[in-house]
Parts: sequence; structure tokens; C-alpha cells
Amino acid sequence: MAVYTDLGAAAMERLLGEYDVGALRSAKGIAEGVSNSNWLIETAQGRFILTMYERRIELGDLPYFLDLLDHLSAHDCPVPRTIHTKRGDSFVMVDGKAAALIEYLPGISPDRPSAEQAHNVGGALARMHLAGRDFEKTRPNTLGPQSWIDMLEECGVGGLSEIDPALPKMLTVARQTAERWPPDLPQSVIHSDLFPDNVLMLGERVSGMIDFYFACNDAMAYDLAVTHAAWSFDASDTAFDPAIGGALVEGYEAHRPLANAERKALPLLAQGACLRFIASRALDWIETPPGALVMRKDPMQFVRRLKFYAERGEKAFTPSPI
Ligand SMILES: Nc1ncnc2c1ncn2[C@@H]1O[C@H](COP(=O)(O)OP(=O)(O)OP(=O)(O)O)[C@@H](O)[C@H]1O
Ligand SMILES: N[C@@H](CCO)C(=O)O
Repeated sequence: MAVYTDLGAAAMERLLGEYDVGALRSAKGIAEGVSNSNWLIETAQGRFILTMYERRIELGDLPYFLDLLDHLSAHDCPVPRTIHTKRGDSFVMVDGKAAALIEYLPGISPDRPSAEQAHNVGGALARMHLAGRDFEKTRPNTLGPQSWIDMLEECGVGGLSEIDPALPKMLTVARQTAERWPPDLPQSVIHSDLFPDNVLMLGERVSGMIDFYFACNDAMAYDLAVTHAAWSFDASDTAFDPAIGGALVEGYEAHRPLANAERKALPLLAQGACLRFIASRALDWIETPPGALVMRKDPMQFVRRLKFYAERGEKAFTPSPI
């Protein structure tokens, strides 16, 4: 479930009254998502997504995230625009919480992506990187290498081994990976969490990239590695799908060919991507009591993917035509 705040009809009408979007017709809570409260809003002018920011988001970061949506959509990326209030604000405050109205984009998140879909997601990611290069705001990656170590240390060896006996070893792997982390790969705005559930598709076409709340300025190849690690394995994690991984890289390079240094770095970047999700999932696991409404995500899924990238090296990224 992801409606943490009960907004009554009158409060909802007052909130929507701040915008020039016509009369409110309906507001339905959206079940998907875990971080924020989301509603599908219908007004006389169409559909919108209302997001109320519940946790993990610094108010000071909101202008970066919300202006970025406008910047990318103005550059023809499939990204929802932020709807501004009649006064021109990108978000409003309701009982101490920030809320924003976002353009609704049609589409469905793929659960078993095809190679053609992966190819198009790679292309959309590359176009986003190119468009992000002249975005004037910047935000550091708060989930970079030091954060993996910090999060795993916060879990503690005891906490990690309670989740799985193989997890404490990840602390050493995180320290070693952080030491080898490439410092100077080409940067732009990156999404840094482009999992299938953050992409909307109509058939083979990417109709929307959503949930930019981890976006930041960092290495573009790292974002490709995150996306590769998130898309190229089947749900049971027993199989890497080279057709998906290859199509993703090929689709990316159709718009933005990788430099040699980026290509060489991909295996390490992918291991770093895995560590980022191992660490955040492990911490969430410990902080979320069993039986809570929010589903805990398994950190071991990314331990297995990390092992795959460490063993397979550059071969994991060989483009294979679709
Ligand atoms: N602009 C949009 N257009 C259409 N649907 C959207 C849009 N933004 C969000 N949604 C829908 O709302 C759902 C929840 O959104 P989102 O994934 O951003 O939730 P969250 O709680 O903020 O994120 P997360 O669970 O990844 O932390 C999505 O799965 C999607 O179905
Ligand atoms: N997409 C992430 C959650 C957001 O950090 C995961 O699957 O762990």
C-alpha cells in the first residue's frame, strides 16, 4: 500500500484549488510504491498524479527533482512534467508535508521485459543523460560508495548475519569496491534507480520514466550499470538474460556510445550498483518489522547478481543484436 496520509475530500479540493487544473472529479489512492503517498487525480482537464512526500526526501532536494522533470520533458524525454500552482510553485505544503502534482503518463511497467523493450529503455536512458547535461541544478549522489559502507555498518555484523550468513562479507566487498571506484568518468544527471517498476511502457515504447527521487549528478555509466543489474535477470535470479542485457547496452549506445574507460569500468560499476541495493535493502529489512504493510526486498538477490558481475567481467555487457 502506498497511501500513508488520509486526505479528506475537502482537503483534497483545497489542495487542487491551488492549481489551474479544473474541478476535481475523483482521487484514488495508488497501491504501488512504498516511499510516498500517491493518488490518481481526475479533474475536468484530465489525469494527474498527486504525490505526498512521506519519508526519505529532503525538502531542500525537491526543487532539483521537480525542476528536473520539467527540464527533461522539455528536452523530449518521456518524463512527466511537474504541474505548477497558480502562483508558479512546484510543490505545496499540507499539514507540514510537501505535495506535488505531476503529469499522468499512460503505460504499464513490464514484469518480463522483451529484448526490444530493454533496447528502448537503454535508448531512453541515454537520451536522458544527454538532456541532463545542461540542467543547471546539481545534487551529489548520497548513495555513493561511502554510503554502502555506512549503511552496512549501521546494520552491524549481527544484524547482517541474521538476514543471511553471507551478508557480513559484503562489508569487506563494499570497502574494496569503494577503494577501486573510478573517480573521473563522464557525468550528467542520472536516475540511479531505473528498475522496471519505474518505467512505463506502451507496447515496446517507453511512455514514461518515473520516480526520480534518487536522481543526482554522477557517472552516466554507473546509471547504465544500475539499469543493467535491475533489468537483466529473471525474477528467480537463477538466470542472467544476455538478450536483455545486450539489448539494453546496444539501445544505450545507439544514442550515446560509451568511451573505452566507461566500458572497462562497467563490471566494477555493476558490482557497486549491487552493493547499493544490498546495503539499502539490508537496512530497510532491519528497520521494517516483519508483518509491516511495506514489503521488504531481499538483499540476497543482489548478492547473487554481484557474484555474477565479479565472475563474468566485461562479457556481461557484450551487446547482442535483437
Ligand atoms: N507520472 C505518472 N504517470 C502515471 N502513473 C504514475 C506516475 N507516477 C507514478 N505513477 C504510478 O504510481 C505508482 C507509484 O509511484 P512511485 O513508484 O513513484 O511510488 P513511490 O512510493 O514514490 O516509489 P518507490 O516505491 O519506488 O519508493 C507507480 O507504480 C505508477 O503506477
Ligand atoms: N529499487 C530499489 C528500491 C529503491 O531504493 C530496490 O529494488 O531495492
